Amino acid sequence: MTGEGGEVVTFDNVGLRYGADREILSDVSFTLHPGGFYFLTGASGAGKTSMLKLLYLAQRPSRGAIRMFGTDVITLPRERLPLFRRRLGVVFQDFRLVSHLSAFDNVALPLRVSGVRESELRQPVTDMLEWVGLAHRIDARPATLSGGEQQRVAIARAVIGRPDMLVADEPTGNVDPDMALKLLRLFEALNRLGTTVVVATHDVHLLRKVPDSLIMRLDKGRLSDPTGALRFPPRREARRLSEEDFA
Ligand SMILES: Nc1ncnc2c1ncn2[C@@H]1O[C@H](COP(=O)(O)OP(=O)(O)OP(=O)(O)O)[C@@H](O)[C@H]1O
Repeated sequence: MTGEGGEVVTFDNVGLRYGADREILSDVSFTLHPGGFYFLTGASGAGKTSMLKLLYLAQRPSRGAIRMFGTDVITLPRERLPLFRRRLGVVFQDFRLVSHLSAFDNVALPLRVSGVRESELRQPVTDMLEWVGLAHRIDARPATLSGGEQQRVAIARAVIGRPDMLVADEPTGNVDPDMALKLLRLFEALNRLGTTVVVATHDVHLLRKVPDSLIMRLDKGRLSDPTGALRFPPRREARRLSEEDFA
């Protein structure tokens, strides 16, 4: 499930530049441990989104090494990447739901893509929507949902495949402070079930809301480590999510 030493992800001297421009990320090294709750913070333009793209394998670095679940993902043949992506859940600030599909069908999407039979997906999708508090909105299209409801559908979709790691890029950026806290509680609940969570945010108030979280700070593409995120493994142990967790 993880690397030989149990790590989820290790970055070693990673650098990223887009085209011939200056480096956006420089000398980035860290290890994410199973069961950790990590915040990635930093000013606008510091490189948070770029770093998350490396984490969810949407971008390759210009230099350095990245290992995920014990495998070097940089030299991995492109056709093997989808297998790794299935172990990751991703949540975006702008939700990215499919507008013509219902909440149910949005959450069912990853299961359908991986070939789960229709008769086997109704229950887990319904349980998941219930878990995020949206059982009553199961047939609603995204346009008829509030921002917070859309984000909860997006979170349900990101975790229906029971990922080992959840990566969220400014997930509370488009919701009010009350809903931001509620979303954070969902991430915490997932984390308690064993999923490694990485949340990028520039909202420093959020950082204080998760007591056991570890904070990584980016400053002009370089990483600093105010809570020892890069040195200390978290206290919680990780395990894979199971269906009962959402029943
Ligand atoms: N595809 C791209 N091509 C060229 N430059 C890019 C690209 N994506 C991002 N950048 C540049 O990389 C730098 C870091 O951007 P990034 O979006 O990673 O930062 P961020 O910390 O997430 O910022 P914000 O909080 O404003 O979203 C910025 O200077 C940005 O203009």
